[in-house]
Amino acid sequence: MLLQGQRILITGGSRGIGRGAAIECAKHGADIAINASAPSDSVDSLVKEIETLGRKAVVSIGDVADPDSATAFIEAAVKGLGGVDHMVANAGICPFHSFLDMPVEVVKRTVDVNLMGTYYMCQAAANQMVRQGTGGSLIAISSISALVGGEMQSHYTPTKAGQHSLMQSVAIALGKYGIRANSILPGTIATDINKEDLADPAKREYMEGRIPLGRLGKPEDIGKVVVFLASDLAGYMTGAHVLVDGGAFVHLQ
Ligand SMILES: NC(=O)C1=CN([C@@H]2O[C@H](COP(=O)(O)OP(=O)(O)OC[C@H]3O[C@@H](n4cnc5c(N)ncnc54)[C@H](O)[C@@H]3O)[C@@H](O)[C@H]2O)C=CC1
Ligand SMILES: C[C@H](O)[C@@H]1OC(=O)[C@H](O)[C@@H]1O
Repeated sequence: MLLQGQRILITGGSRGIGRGAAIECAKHGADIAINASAPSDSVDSLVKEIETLGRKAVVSIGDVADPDSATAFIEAAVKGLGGVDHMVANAGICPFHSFLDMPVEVVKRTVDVNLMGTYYMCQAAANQMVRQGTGGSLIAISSISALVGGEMQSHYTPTKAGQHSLMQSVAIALGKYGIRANSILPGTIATDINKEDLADPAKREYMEGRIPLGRLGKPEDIGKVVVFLASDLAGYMTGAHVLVDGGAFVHLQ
């Protein structure tokens, strides 16, 4: 048990990588607060799964692009779990679209959810951790796309680079409070975000062919690294990024 009694908040936690992180953290003894954009069966089933693991689960409904959702999420976690030890800024969108005709509202929404949502949530969590005076950590679910481009991702990749940069700056700002800030850079993980894109057999084959470990990632592959970064095993890591991509980034030829 690496996270016994730790209180971990996860945005967009009901599905995909967020859900995988919630379950892996609960398996390691953490209590979990989930932010979700709307009530759903998947939120309800996740709460049951966490409780079956013997841990507490709290839900806060809100759009991460709205700064008030961050305040509400922290309040719900303090009320339901007694405080905040870690924030996993995971909620994100990637509406694939070509660059030359990118609608301005798609760019703005992607920046608001992915980057601003991370900013608001991490700032609110850090303020709570400073009030508690017991340290903690922030973990942004950035992407391999912080380091490389994508033809249909000109609106998305800058938000992932932005999350990575944000963690570097807040690592400096928060070190004096014992609060660490790191980012995880997943490669291609099979979730709803890319279901449609990877439904094209040629695209899927190309993406899989780039991965030396021979398969797309699973949410738990990322959840396990969230456990590590939140735990004392990573107690001297801050301002760092961890690429979790099955080797895709280094595979030039
Ligand atoms: N799946 C992949 O290959 C990769 C995903 N990522 C990142 O991982 C994060 C999670 O994505 P996945 O689990 O893959 O996708 P997903 O679509 O399964 O999950 C995204 C979650 O974010 C939530 N969400 C979206 N907009 C929201 C909003 N405005 N407010 C609150 N919640 C919101 C969704 O409801 C959902 O629960 C994203 O930030 C994504 O950019 C990074 C690298 C690779
Ligand atoms: C949504 C993409 O399939 C996925 O997200 C990322 O951040 C990477 O670009 C992956 O390919």
